[in-house]
Amino acid sequence: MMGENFPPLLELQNVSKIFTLKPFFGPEKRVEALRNVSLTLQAGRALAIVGESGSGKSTVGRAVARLFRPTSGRILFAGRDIAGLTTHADQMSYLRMVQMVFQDPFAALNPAHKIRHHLVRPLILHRGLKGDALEEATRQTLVDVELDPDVTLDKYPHELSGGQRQRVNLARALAVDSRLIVADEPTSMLDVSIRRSVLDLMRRLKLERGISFLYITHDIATAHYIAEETAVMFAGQIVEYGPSASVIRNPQHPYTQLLLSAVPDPAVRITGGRGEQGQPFSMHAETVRNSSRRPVGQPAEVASGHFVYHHLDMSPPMGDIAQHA
Ligand SMILES: Nc1ncnc2c1ncn2[C@@H]1O[C@H](COP(=O)(O)OP(=O)(O)OP(=O)(O)O)[C@@H](O)[C@H]1O
Repeated sequence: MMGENFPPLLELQNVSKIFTLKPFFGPEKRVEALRNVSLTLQAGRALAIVGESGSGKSTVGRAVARLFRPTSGRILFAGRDIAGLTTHADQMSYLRMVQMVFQDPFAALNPAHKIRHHLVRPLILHRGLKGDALEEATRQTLVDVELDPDVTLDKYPHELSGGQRQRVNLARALAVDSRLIVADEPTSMLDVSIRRSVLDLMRRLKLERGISFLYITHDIATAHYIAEETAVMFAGQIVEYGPSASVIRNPQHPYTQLLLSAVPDPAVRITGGRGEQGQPFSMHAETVRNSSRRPVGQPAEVASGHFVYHHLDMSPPMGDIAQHA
């Protein structure tokens, strides 16, 4: 999609994921979490995946992290289909190169262990360090995420702030020399005052260390801090994709316009409290959300690299629609 000459670091080709739920009572339910999602991320860049709760954005991240296999489609990392990583060595190597940073910075850290333990383990396991070299690398990893090793190394996770804990999670990804960090709502549990500094750190890691980020967020207004490109998802589908600035300043899909209309910053506010036909906002929102559930066709390029997906006219039956709500 981006027309660059070197192979992308990450490519999703028509990836679909159907979860089958087997309730104790009643019939089996199918949830189409992803529907033909195609995305491209070049090395050293960041792609934001933006959408409301249930849109499928975390499912993209978890599929990339190999937490499950897609139902159909392919995920390529540096040109190689990750479904083909069958040897232990290949899987370990992928786990090292692709790290996840989750919303809850506490959950990913073992409360029984000091910060030193969380960093030393990956450095031994993935880089084979020991002795002075191990100590030096451990300290440097904390410095790289703007934490003071003298103060931080011998603390337990609960002795750090949420922002500091998220920095430790990023440090663990650095410790193993990750090439891609899948950051799923990495700042949404942090105080508003420190969200920006964590995003700034991620941006710096991208620019200075060449680490790529898949930045998953419900907050379209933060996408452009870190991500050159933004993909907007709704009901398991990409509805708009392109350079973040273009998507934010010139949103083409009604759902993207709806997301932006909820952003409090007047600089990125696109519409007011009423829809195009002058309906009250909530009614307009429901109309947009309902029509956005329909399957999409081929994307149309509306500006350089900026694509909007138009919906096909054949709406799925209402029963299917409800599954994406
Ligand atoms: N393991 C699972 N089993 C069954 N359904 C799932 C599973 N994981 C996700 N889903 C469903 O897939 C859809 C997409 O979920 P996903 O978590 O990707 O959305 P999201 O946009 O990341 O939302 P949130 O921000 O709330 O996590 C939802 O309908 C969700 O209920």
